[in-house]
Amino acid sequence: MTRIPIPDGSLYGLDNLPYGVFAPDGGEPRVGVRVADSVVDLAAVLGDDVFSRPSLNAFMEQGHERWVEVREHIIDAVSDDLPDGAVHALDTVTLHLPFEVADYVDFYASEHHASNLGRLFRPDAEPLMPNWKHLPVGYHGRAGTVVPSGTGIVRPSGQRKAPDEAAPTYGPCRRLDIEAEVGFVVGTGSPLGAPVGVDDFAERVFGVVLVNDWSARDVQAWEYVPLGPFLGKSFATSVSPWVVPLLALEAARVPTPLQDPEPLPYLREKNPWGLDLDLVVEWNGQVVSRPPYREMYWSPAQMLAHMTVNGASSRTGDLFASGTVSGPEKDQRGAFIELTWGGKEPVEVGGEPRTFLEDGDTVTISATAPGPGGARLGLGAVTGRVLPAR
Ligand SMILES: O=C(O)/C=C/C(=O)CC(=O)CC(=O)O
Ligand SMILES: [Ca+2]
Ligand SMILES: [Mg+2]
Repeated sequence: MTRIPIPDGSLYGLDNLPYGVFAPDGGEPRVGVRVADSVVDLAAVLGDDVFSRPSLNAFMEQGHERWVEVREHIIDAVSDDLPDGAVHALDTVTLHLPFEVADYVDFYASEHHASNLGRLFRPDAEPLMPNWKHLPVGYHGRAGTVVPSGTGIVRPSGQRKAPDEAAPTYGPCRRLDIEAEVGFVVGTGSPLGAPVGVDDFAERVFGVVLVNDWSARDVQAWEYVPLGPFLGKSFATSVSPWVVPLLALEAARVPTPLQDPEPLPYLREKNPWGLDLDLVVEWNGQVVSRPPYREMYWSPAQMLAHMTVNGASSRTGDLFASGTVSGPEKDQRGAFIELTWGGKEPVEVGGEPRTFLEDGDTVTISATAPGPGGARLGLGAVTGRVLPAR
């Protein structure tokens, strides 16, 4: 039997307990929970087959009451001795995509980011479109290209046309970028025709991941009018391996910024809340930005209510991401197009002036949150390295 040592100040103590899918050396992928630097095999400890599957979906589908119950069981089990075979050192396992992505939606919920991109993409217009403060703007992405952290990102190719070029050309993206985002994973879905109320969010949403919505800015700028992002963003979206349950993030709730004008009734929460997550963006190991999630204008509950207000159904495993997290300060911007102001103001990375991503670059986004009683919780990290175009 083993007792997992949890060092003081661990970001992955009993207050956190994020879920993932891991494969032990030579074994099949199954559901585990992270405790300090170990992974606990939940099927082995709780004896429920729902955890021997290679995704969290079947467990998430069991619903909120069961999530609460399992979390209590895990806390009990991990506070005691566990069978040796149920505990694996984190550095000996392979981490997989934690859930099967049903649908993928990406919002645009940061006022700072939306204003900056408006200025960069539409310099002659108002930075925010007239709809922006009335609804959380979003688009449907490509669920099949959501990949786990660590997957190499092949530089996409496509049509590019700079404003000063007469005609488009085909070739590798010249303005490859990141978007540091927070993703929300739907645990229990809702049927067609039945919108999810804005106050039902915590009942339906299972947890949170970190997202890098890789973006080909040159492809995007040429293709996106009038239907929105398409191939410029669908080539890969990376997610972190650990899904932090919403149940662990109660101490991280903060009121959203004041919304003016007041949104329509279906978007009015009793207590509008966002999350006090501190993101960190590292470019080739160097911190270049610290985006604060608490600055986000639209709350995650408003995103889910809006996403279903037309009667669209939602499903277990739906992923909806916040959109780029940017704060008011320059070193809080969550995309390099903003950080370098369209490539005109390079940042120094490894002693070199840099604008967009080069082949071989690695980007890692990590985050922490307040936990109960002054503790900090880790949300893990999402990382990816750029590979040359094929
Ligand atoms: O304003 C635009 O034309 C473009 C916006 C984006 O690229 C942002 C996006 O995909 C959503 C987000 O991550 O905030
Ligand atoms: Ca995005
Ligand atoms: Mg994408």
